[in-house]
Amino acid sequence: MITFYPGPSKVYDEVGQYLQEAFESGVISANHRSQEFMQMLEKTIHDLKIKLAVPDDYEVYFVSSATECWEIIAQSLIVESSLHIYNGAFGEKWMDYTNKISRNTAESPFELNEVLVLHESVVRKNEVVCITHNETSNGTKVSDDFFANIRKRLPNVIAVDATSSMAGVILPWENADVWYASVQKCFGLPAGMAVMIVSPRAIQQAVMVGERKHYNSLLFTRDNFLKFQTPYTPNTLGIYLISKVMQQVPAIAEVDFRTKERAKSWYSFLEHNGYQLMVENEAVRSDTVIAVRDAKERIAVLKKAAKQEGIILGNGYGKEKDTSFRIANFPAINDNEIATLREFLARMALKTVNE
Ligand SMILES: O=C(O)C(=O)[C@H](O)COP(=O)(O)O
Ligand SMILES: N[C@@H](CCC(=O)O)C(=O)O
Repeated sequence: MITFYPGPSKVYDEVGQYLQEAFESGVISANHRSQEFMQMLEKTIHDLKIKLAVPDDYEVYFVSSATECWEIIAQSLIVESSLHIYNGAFGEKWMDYTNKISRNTAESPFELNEVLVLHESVVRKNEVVCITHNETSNGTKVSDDFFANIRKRLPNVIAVDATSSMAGVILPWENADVWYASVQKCFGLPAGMAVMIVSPRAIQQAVMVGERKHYNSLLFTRDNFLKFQTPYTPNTLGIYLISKVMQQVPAIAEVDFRTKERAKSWYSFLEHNGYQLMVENEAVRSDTVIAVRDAKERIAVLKKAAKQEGIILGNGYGKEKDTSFRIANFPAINDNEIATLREFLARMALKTVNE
């Protein structure tokens, strides 16, 4: 089966070999407070920061999932309230989840085809501003200009869900304070871990909040990571695999270039073949998750026919669950796999025209 599901998604072809190597190396049996583990963690963070061009003064933690990052932010960074700027299911879910913890969230929804602009008046003092960089559910992205603008105009801590874009495209790290992603998307790894990247400003805010009540409190996590340890027994295999993948992949500038070229090519291919793109405004179309809209019956036919040919299309998610399918444009997917899906989609389009 070739999968284009946007998470869990296709893992890098080399992961099979890395799994074997992890077993043979013995590191996955090592205690997580041993020198062996600590050296691996230190090197992994170092390599990740280099490959993804993360600023030196930002810190990297590995946690269990993007969902856990929602919890960590709600517990450890919110002084009083958070503002959620979103246009889709995952951004909204983040707000709902946070609300259960902090009981004080504000929202600023925007439209699918809207280019996000900052309305300073909606942001309160001290409020953590929460934005989804790439909304996996509907295939939209927020522009780098927005992050530059918000950073210039607001002193607030800015938290960004980059679950389906980190390691796939260049991120404007300096223009936000907390970035997180789970590894089953653009990292091309099996699910079960997330990467959380925090700025000095976020750490300052965590110190001010001073929250240490939970096993995953940000300050407690940080104390451990400063020693290259983790608060709880970590996903050592996940760390081993991300370390291997970070050694393997080219620098993010090269990955970004390829992702964007492929995205452009996907969008023109789909339009050329008569598929209706979910996002009409080119400026906000995601580079990593492509959403296609159609009638419910036709979506079902396409997904079924694809499966019969060994291809998994991503289901729709949220409002357009049954009226869309999604194609992951993640770096681990290779050119042959893309060619196979294209050949299928072109044939299906022709079939519809002839019917
Ligand atoms: O695209 C997304 O966003 C997601 O699929 C999920 O929020 C991923 O979260 P976790 O499963 O890693 O908690
Ligand atoms: N994380 C999603 C799946 C990913 C997706 O479909 O975008 C879920 O909880 O169902």
